[in-house]
Amino acid sequence: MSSAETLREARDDAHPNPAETAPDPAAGETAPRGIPDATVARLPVYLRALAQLSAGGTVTVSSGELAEAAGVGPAQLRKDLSLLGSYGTRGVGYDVAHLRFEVARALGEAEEWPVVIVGLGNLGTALANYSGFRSRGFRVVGLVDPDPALVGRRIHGLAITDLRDLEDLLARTGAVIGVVATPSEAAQDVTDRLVRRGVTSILNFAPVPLAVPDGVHVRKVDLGQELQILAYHEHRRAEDGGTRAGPAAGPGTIEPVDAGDPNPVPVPAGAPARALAHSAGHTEDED
Ligand SMILES: NC(=O)c1ccc[n+]([C@@H]2O[C@H](COP(=O)([O-])OP(=O)(O)OC[C@H]3O[C@@H](n4cnc5c(N)ncnc54)[C@H](O)[C@@H]3O)[C@@H](O)[C@H]2O)c1
Repeated sequence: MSSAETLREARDDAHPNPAETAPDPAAGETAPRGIPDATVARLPVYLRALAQLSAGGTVTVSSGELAEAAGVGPAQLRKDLSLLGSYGTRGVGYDVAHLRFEVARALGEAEEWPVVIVGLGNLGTALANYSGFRSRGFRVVGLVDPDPALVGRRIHGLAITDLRDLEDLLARTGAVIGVVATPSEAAQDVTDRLVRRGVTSILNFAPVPLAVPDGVHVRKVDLGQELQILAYHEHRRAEDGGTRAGPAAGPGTIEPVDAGDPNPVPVPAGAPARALAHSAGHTEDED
């Protein structure tokens, strides 16, 4: 049977009401996750179409375009994808890399979120060596750095890729989460490149704010900020107990946190002046 016939048959088996999004037992056999078999039969076709779009550099796709590429009706496609929990964004469409991962996961081909780490210095290497990601459903599929001394080196069997090949790596792996562990001056450029190729979630360690389009999530990690918070509690404890727990000389002038930082560290009232002054000049060296 040709794939067009398979699709037509699958379409005939599907729910009569395209607006309906909940799995319908009356539609016949259902896969273990509650997706009707007729939909499951179409998923490989969607996956193939998405892989082609991704290889061609398409980042977002409308339901109409994807439906055409897959040879199904747009309403059918929307209904199928809604069963996976993917609804797309009005006026934007579907994120190709993310949807590709969702469809692959529904088919049991991808059980973990693919993550790429950019910047394999002290921090990136430590993250790449961390074995705890996998047990939480993340798989590091790419390590990227421009340093020729690092390119080709392996961490847990995964070779470090040259930054020049970032786009190829993203197309090949379908990574949707990017970890930015580059020097701050490189972070925005790296982020732009990640986002252009379908990465929709960024974990940013570089001490700079990142500009990203709507729909892309950025989480900033700042270990210095965490230490400041601990220092604040130490200070409070010392005040309550009447003894100083740390080296700070007591409350003083509180310096504003880095004026250029649009995600400023909340300054706890009464925090030790020294700790805060340190944070105000937050630089890479201090990390
Ligand atoms: N948020 C935190 O808590 C925290 C903690 C430690 C470090 N940091 C920050 O993380 C970043 C990395 O720190 P580190 O100690 O690993 O630095 P590092 O100098 O050891 O490593 C930086 C790596 O980035 C690579 N690099 C340079 N330009 C690049 C580019 N354009 N694209 C990709 N990679 C590039 C370098 O080759 C190097 O391997 C820095 O921005 C640092 O300030 C943040």
